[in-house]
Amino acid sequence: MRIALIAHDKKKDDLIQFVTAYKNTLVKHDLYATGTTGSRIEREVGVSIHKFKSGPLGGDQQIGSAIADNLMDMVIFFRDPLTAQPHEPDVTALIRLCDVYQIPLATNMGTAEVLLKGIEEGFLDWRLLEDRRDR
Ligand SMILES: O=C(CO)COP(=O)(O)O
Repeated sequence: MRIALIAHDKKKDDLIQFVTAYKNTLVKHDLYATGTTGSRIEREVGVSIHKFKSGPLGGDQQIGSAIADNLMDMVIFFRDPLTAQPHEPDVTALIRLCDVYQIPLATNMGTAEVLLKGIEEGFLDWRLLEDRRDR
C-alpha cells in the first residue's frame, strides 16, 4: 500500500509518536510525506520515506495529484484544528480528493490507529486487488 503521512507543525510530535509505535507495520508499505514531516520521520524514526514539497509550498497538492492518479491508498493527516494555515485551500482540496476517490483518511490519532489495525488485518487489501485490475 502507498501511505501518505502529513502533520501540521503542532501535530508533528504526535505523528512521530504514532509512526514510532506502528513502525513495524508501516515499513512494510511505501511511505510518502510532505517535506518537513518526512524529514522529521526519517531523522527521528529512521524509516525511509518519499518526500514531496513542504505542505505550504505545494506538498498537499502533490499528494492530491497522486490520489487523482490512483497512486495513493491511504492518507494519515494530523491536522491542527486550532491554528489557521496559510495554505488552507490546499488542505481542504486534499481532504476533498480523499472523499472523491474513496481514499481512507485519518485526521487524528484515534482514527489513524483504527486504519493501521485495519491494514494489519488485511481489511484494505481490496485496494491492491483493484490496483492490479487497473494495470
Ligand atoms: O502543511 C502541511 C500540511 O498541510 C505539512 O507540511 P510539512 O510537512 O512540510 O510541514
